Amino acid sequence: MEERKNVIECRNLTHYYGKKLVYENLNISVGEGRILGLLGKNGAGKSTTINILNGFLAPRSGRCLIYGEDTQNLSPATKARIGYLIEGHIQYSFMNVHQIEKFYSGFYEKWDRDAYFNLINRLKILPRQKISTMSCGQRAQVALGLILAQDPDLLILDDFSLGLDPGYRRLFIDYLREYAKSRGKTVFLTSHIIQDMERLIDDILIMDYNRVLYQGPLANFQRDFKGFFFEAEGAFDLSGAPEVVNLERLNNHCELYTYASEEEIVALLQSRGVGFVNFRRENLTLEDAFIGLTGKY
Ligand SMILES: Nc1ncnc2c1ncn2[C@@H]1O[C@H](COP(=O)(O)OP(=O)(O)OP(=O)(O)O)[C@@H](O)[C@H]1O
Repeated sequence: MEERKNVIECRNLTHYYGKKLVYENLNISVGEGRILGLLGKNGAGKSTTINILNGFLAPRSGRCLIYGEDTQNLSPATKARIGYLIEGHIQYSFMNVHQIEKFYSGFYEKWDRDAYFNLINRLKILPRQKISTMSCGQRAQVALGLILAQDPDLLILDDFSLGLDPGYRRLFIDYLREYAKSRGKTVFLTSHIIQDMERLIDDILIMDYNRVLYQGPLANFQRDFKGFFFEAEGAFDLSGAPEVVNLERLNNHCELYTYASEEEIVALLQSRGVGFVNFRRENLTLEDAFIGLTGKY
């Protein structure tokens, strides 16, 4: 069987800021044509990873390869295959959408102006309106349009949904997925808006402080990670039980998060003498599962 090529391959990445550990021995791979979402709480290390990927930051140890080249030393040909969206930032915002398209097109060999204008034409803006006078969401769409027109093979999008309203986010996500899938693009992105990820990504990487909590196909995570809710009176102790990923308790209401089966959890509760009622498996949205896995705070 032919093995799918990895576009991004990070091996044993370790990073500290001074003495503060961000993570140790992090491994990430992103297969060609896949859309991977990196999710984590504030401060988990997402921007650090993006900065290592785009070569701004050298990891303390380990290596990060894109198309087989070290991100600290990418050749111009490989750089040209990568489009970065860093917080929707646009320079030259005194230009309007036509002027900026013309300006950028001069720098790129494979410029695809249709990809830009297909997106831009959906914005409710005046024909000659300057980018500086547009709303935050509109500016983010212009930044994205300029990246899509570059026709990169790999897109790296940092916190792309920052400040976008639900309508713009939906437009962006559906447009991006269709663009990436129809052209076989690889995408690495971060976002805090977890419910958006459900319709966009193929693979999920969930980071917590200093460690990876999950890495794999989104469908597998949604199939395997479960929440069992029940009511219980009095104190009980499930410490040391490997089945329990997280237990949240508020008065009698208990939420137990696990990769184990219902039978295994019922057997565990019984073996620990927990008197429980109203036991049920809860249907988890991706956001519920994320919070169940990472904890509420
Ligand atoms: N230049 C720096 N110097 C010192 N510590 C830093 C620096 N940059 C980031 N950190 C710390 O490293 C950790 C990871 O930060 P990072 O910005 O990568 O997190 P993040 O997951 O992107 O967070 P957020 O979701 O809030 O954007 C945080 O604890 C942060 O305080």
